[in-house]
Amino acid sequence: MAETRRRALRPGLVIGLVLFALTIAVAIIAPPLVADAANTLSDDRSLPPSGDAWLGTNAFGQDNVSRVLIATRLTLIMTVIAAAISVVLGVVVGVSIWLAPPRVREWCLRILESAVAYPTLITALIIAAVLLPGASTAVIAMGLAGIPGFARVTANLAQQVSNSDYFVTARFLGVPARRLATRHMIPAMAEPLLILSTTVFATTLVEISALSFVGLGVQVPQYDLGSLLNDSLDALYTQPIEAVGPAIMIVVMSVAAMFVGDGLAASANPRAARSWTPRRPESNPTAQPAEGDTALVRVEDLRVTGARDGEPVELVHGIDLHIDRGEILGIVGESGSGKSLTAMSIAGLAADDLDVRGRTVRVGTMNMLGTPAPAELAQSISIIYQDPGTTFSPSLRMGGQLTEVLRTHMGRSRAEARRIMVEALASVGVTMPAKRMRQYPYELSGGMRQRAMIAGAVVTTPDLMIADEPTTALDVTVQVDVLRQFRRLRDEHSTAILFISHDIGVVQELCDRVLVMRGGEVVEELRPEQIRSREVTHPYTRTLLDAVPVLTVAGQSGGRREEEG
Ligand SMILES: Nc1ncnc2c1ncn2[C@@H]1O[C@H](COP(=O)(O)OP(=O)(O)OP(=O)(O)O)[C@@H](O)[C@H]1O
Repeated sequence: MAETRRRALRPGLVIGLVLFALTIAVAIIAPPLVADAANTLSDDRSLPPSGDAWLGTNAFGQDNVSRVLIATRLTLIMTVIAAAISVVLGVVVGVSIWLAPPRVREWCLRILESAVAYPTLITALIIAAVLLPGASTAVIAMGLAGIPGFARVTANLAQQVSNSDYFVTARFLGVPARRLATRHMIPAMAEPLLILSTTVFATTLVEISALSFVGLGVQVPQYDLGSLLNDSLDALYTQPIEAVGPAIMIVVMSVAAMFVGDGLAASANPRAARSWTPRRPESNPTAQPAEGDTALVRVEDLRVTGARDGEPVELVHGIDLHIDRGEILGIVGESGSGKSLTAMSIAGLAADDLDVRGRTVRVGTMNMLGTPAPAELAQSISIIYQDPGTTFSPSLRMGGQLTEVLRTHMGRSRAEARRIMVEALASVGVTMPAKRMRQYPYELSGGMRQRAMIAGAVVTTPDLMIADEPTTALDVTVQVDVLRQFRRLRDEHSTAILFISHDIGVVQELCDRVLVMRGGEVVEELRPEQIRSREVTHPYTRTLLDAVPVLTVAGQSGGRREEEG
């Protein structure tokens, strides 16, 4: 069952909404109440601020505060309509482009890019100059001028959605274009588009005021905040306070919109607005092993805290572990049990929004709670990540990325590094390794990328290799090759390996010791023979073992699958 995401009201969002509500209240209530003071000519000309007229009066004896309050209504209405034109038509154009045939789409995108390159205000000025100046002209000009920018952003978002599996499937199933747009595309983009709309509101407000300021917007007898600013120009040296009111109101309305936008973004991404700050790394980059401690990796009381809905939550609860040189330690456990967090904390690579603490987190003499020297780190620890799709930079060839550590930290020449890497790629079953080195990551299949990542990790002969579900993307025969590579690395170079897996079968074949994790804790430590003979004590480990598929040959029963090994 899907978990409902709690939308906490962030302080910024509350401030923005309150400011907006006040502005709307002013726009509704003020005009009938202060129309006389704002519009009636009187002899009290250019008065300084006083109890009756807080911002003084203008050259016609009209109260400046009252005029600002009245101008707020027209400014707000114009801005809302213009921003709505930009947003609605921008979304329609952006989505239509992605539903159009590829050639039409390419042309439209190029046209949009040219239009975006032209500043909105200049476009609006041209439109306003062609049409007769006035409030509706300003709205049309700003609304139309804002379309390309919003359409471009929408087209970018639509591109991401159109590449997603659910969209491709819907298209494949023949869902009509309009339904694709309204049911699949727009709802998927609604959140960022809503947030961006508040930015459009703020920029439209400033630019629409600018149009009136230069005389191409609202015309006398109407007035908006921009035209009030224009009026105040004449009295800038004699009555400068006249400019203060409209300026403040424009700032308040823009700030309200930005606060709402920021607040919506923070609510949409709870990690972005946490109410706590993770601890900074310790200053000491080294950690000396205690007397008689020969382990390569020593972890004592490791605790990792993350944020959920802005509140700190402990995710790893005081783990102790060690890995000797040349030892393969397995960690198994259900999804979300904290395996990756533990491994990444040991590598000093936990995400910035996590707080990692511990009595000791040491690899060799490196303090992984501090910031060890990058060269030492790169040579000592290799990591094989779970997802081969995001490990390599899409804009660089494989060769340059794979040989980086060899060249920059291990002093190998370019040619030497390439030769070593080609051999390593071949040894993990990468076909045509020299050619692969010249290719970009997207030209390789997922399995090939995973093998390349494994080759890159093995080739530096690290002290510690962390392999986070390294063989999940590989077929069974390649898994066997890869696991053989791991053993060879351990046997020939005494590399310690931290091997994370869901698959207790693979772990029992490869590892010297296995930790079972659940809910951020180690619940059991086992030797492989204990797993084979099912001498486990914790009920969770038993459930894990029972979950391993059983092969039943006709006429026989029992026998756990053995093909991994
Ligand atoms: N940066 C983060 N902020 C907050 N919570 C996080 C963060 N990273 C991970 N978590 C949470 O910590 C828990 C443990 O995550 P972890 O990635 O270690 O699980 P795992 O055991 O490796 O699972 P899997 O096998 O699915 O990769 C999960 O509930 C996850 O949602």
